[in-house]
Amino acid sequence: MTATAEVSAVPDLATLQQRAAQRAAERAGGSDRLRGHIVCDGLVRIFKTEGVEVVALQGLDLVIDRGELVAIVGASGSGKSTLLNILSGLDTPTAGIARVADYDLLALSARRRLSYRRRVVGFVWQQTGRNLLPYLTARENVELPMRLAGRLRGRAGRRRATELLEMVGVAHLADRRPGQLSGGEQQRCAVAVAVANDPEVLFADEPTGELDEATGADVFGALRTINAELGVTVVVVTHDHAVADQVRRTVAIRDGRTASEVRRTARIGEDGSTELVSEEYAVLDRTGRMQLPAAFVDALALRERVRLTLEPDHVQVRPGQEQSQSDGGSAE
Ligand SMILES: Nc1ncnc2c1ncn2[C@@H]1O[C@H](COP(=O)(O)OP(=O)(O)OP(=O)(O)O)[C@@H](O)[C@H]1O
Repeated sequence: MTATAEVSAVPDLATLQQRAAQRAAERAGGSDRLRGHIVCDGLVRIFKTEGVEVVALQGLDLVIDRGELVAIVGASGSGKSTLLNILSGLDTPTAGIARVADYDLLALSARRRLSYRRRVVGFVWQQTGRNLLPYLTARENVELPMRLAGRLRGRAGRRRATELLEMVGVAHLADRRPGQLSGGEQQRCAVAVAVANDPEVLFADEPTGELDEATGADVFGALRTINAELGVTVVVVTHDHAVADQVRRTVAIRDGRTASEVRRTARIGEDGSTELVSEEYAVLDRTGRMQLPAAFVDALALRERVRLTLEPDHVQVRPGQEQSQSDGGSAE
């Protein structure tokens, strides 16, 4: 065999990457499962500090479709911020698949990462001071990202800033600086800033965390309007039940994994009124693992092992034998 033939037998990097992606898709149960505007599959993030490893995400699976508005909830330390930092391009995962709008977040060059952060995603942070520059007016804050991206063209840019401020309900405050706005007004302005460059996805980390209920509802209303009017996919991390209860899909994260989700659909009642019906789902990963919702575990004091029975159309979960004898409980 000649040296040339040996060299040409070695696959190039692009081929290797393609094969790796194919294998990952097969492992994940086919490429259908990996279709979505935001896709996380077996996502792992391990932090190492002073020789100690913390597994913040341990194989998280999540698929969000284009145009969805999804709330992510979970106890403190469950991995929500780690997930958001990865999806927003601030942090790099240790392993797994993380893809947003066809950007592979594990393999971004510095240049593509910058363009991803400038053009594809927008963010609203909990701390109002992190979202807005204090010496610029609301309008100037909205115009700034457009200016930096070279998109602010005279009147058109100014008109877009006004439209966005109108959409989030603070156009009448356009000439005020952040210090002259309430916390809720600042956050609504921050939503307008975050979508100034027409991103595909908007991430909001506890955007109503520092606000009272009514003001928080206004900020959430602004996110909802942006989702509906601009078709931007919106992902909100929140502890706020008022927010989590109002979206069609709430995903709960526990110990760095997607644990369960609630889906809500509108149904017309017999009297013609519209009611929101919630259904809770556990997330089944590709190896068949799932987590029971914490409320179910607590309600029947389930622990250590449970009894499973396969019925024709469902699976029964009952307390383990010793437990059911002592507690007298059962679940279905
Ligand atoms: N930079 C880091 N270095 C080391 N450990 C980290 C780092 N960031 C997060 N962690 C750890 O990873 C785990 C998940 O943290 P994360 O901040 O994602 O949780 P969270 O659900 O957002 O919590 P909270 O609601 O309190 O913000 C925690 O155990 C945390 O201590």
